[in-house]
Amino acid sequence: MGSKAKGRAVMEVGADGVAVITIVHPPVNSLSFDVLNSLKENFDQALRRDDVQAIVVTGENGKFSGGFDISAFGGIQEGKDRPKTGFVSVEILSDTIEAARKPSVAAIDGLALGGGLEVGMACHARISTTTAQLGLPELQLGILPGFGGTQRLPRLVGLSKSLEMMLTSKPVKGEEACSLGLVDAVVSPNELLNTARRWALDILERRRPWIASLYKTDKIEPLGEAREILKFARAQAQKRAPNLNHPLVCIDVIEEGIVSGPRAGLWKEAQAFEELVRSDIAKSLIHIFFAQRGTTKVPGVTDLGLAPRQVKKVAILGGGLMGSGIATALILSNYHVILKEVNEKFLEAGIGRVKANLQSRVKKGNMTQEKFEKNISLLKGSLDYESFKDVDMVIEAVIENVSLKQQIFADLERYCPPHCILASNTSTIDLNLIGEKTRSQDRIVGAHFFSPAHVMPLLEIVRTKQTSPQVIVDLLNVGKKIKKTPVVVGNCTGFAVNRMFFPYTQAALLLVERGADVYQIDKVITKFGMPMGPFRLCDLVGFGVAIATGSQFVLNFPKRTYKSMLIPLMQEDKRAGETSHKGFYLYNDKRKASPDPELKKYIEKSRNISGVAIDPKLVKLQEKDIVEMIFFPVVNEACRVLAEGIAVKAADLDISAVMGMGFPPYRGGIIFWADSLGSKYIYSRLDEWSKLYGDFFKPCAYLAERAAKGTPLSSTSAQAKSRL
Ligand SMILES: C[C@H](O)CC(=O)SCCNC(=O)CCNC(=O)[C@H](O)C(C)(C)COP(=O)(O)OP(=O)(O)OC[C@H]1O[C@@H](n2cnc3c(N)ncnc32)[C@H](O)[C@@H]1OP(=O)(O)O
Repeated sequence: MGSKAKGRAVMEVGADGVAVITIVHPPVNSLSFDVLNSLKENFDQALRRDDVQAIVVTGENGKFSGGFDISAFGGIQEGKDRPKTGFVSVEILSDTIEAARKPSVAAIDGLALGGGLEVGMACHARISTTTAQLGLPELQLGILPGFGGTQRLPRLVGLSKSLEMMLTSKPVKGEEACSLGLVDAVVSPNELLNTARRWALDILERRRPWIASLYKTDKIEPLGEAREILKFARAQAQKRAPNLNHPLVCIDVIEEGIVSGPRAGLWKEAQAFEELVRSDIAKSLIHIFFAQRGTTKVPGVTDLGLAPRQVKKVAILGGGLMGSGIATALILSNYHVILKEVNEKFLEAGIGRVKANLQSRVKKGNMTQEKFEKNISLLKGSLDYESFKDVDMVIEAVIENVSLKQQIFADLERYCPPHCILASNTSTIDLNLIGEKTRSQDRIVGAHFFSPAHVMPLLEIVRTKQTSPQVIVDLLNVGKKIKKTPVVVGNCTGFAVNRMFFPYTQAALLLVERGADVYQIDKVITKFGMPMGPFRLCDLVGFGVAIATGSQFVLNFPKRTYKSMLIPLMQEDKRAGETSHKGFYLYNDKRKASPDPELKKYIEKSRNISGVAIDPKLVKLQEKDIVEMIFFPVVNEACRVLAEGIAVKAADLDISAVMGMGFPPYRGGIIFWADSLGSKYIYSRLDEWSKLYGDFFKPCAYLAERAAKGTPLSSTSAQAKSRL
């Protein structure tokens, strides 16, 4: 094997006659073609050698395998690496490993995901540790298990459980895997290899069963029953993700194995895998996989060799919705938290919110009462700054008021130790303004959470020109510990997510004032894949927040904001969104939304104030046009965010859109999606609308430049870089 090989498998033969084949491909022992070829070579050798009687397969460094090498999908998609159909699933796993005359046992610690578990299932038995995670998460990447997983998992754990595991992409741990029949025994990590060796010899000597899982039948339901289960799974998959076809393809492949036998199933799986790998959905989801991991690589920050400092104790200012959510996220990850409020009443309410957040986990069975008690004991309330003298980080989460925040930061500078990170959860206000009255600019940073903070996965880390790289590295580490995906962005009004979000609602308001229908817009946007349309979202967020953040944008970007009075008019009439039971929709006590015919009168009034008329073209917009008129302004703003250097790379905006806005991941994020349509096309449409409907749609210079050259929006040419 050449020195440039991407991983390998190594074999060691013991005096007991057991060959241990170890997968070596850090960091997660993924299965590149080099690893797979080497695995086959080692197996062939082990089968030939007289001194080998049985085989154990394992992974280096306590990780069996994280599955097929996802970075190799690019080569397959481009047609560079295209092994012949069935090479891995039939030739290696079935005809070499499973059909061998010598028994093999998988010794699984750490991870056995995707192709990793599929290798394990081709062995004749599996031994795992309790902490090992075993699963087939391929659907998450827009593909299906392609190394026999669709055939072997149902035969090992039964149809219903295997469908659940594949459709949700969720792994199971060792103990559960054992009770399901996926593994044969659970042992401690230091007993793993020896148990597996003995097990392999026991199989050889017929003291343990020699099982080829592909041909097991005892767990598969009779055909009629199986078909009912599959029918139910199809209905559920369609309900959960109506725009996705690959879960249905996966179910068809499973069915083929049950109806026509596992060999037929294997071939159908191999063909379906080849097709799905090349689909736009897979390309988008694979892009999201790497983009998500790329957010923690920040040039000029994470490449300086800085180690994160330990953050043990965090103080939070403000126990409102955001502050209590942030406190919840932190105590869930074992941080000591001080929650500060201005009076007893607010403090009690704040602590009550944190308790309620945890209680809801207990009620759902996701947390034990014992863990609840342990977590809540980490939270202390405070009405003054006395206890701030040994905190490592403060997160300010009070209302969006510049002078209040300025005062708070001046106080923090006095009371907190000099190493303490001073973070603000502001969603719109310039951090330089917030820190104006201090001399601690190097430790001031934005920690912008999304509501509800203990649930939403994104954390926008906002740096000013003065924020030190050490502080960013520290916050990135806290983000990782509290299981958030952090995106590091530059300082400006609205940062990255809210700047992209703003035109989303504005475009919708512009359309409605010119005759488009509120409910049709929401329906089309939901069908596109957003969790809800712009109007339903405004109701959820509340008109107070919508107006407050809106006014920041009007103030800072007056030339390109669409100023509609529709929301303020409704608010004047005591319609404030879901909390007031009336907004763009009417809400019953169960928070179910229904359209409101009364809405017309507000729209007419705001149309008159804006001085615009109904445009017959906009009344009859096609679905595609609605999507484009709502999202192209978002793309336009994302381009500005890139051009200004607020985001370091386009992929960060893709993640921000997916995790902060709910943009469908299977469209790859906002810029990835835009590039799939082409910069020229987007430019021409925005240009056309700007002539008809004003500067709100005017394409920005970055977009115009890309369109003129026909280059993708994501590419960072020398010219674009120099503008950052
Ligand atoms: C034919 C087959 O059926 C098809 C398949 O097998 S498809 C692959 C199925 N496997 C998966 O989907 C697992 C994907 N990986 C994961 O879920 C997670 O990475 C994990 C649970 C393995 C580890 O998580 P965690 O410890 O948080 O580390 P994480 O940062 O995600 O990954 C560590 C590194 O390994 C890389 N990596 C993880 N899994 C990989 C894979 N299967 N292929 C290539 N690289 C992988 C990551 O990109 C990351 O690289 P980086 O350090 O350069 O950014």
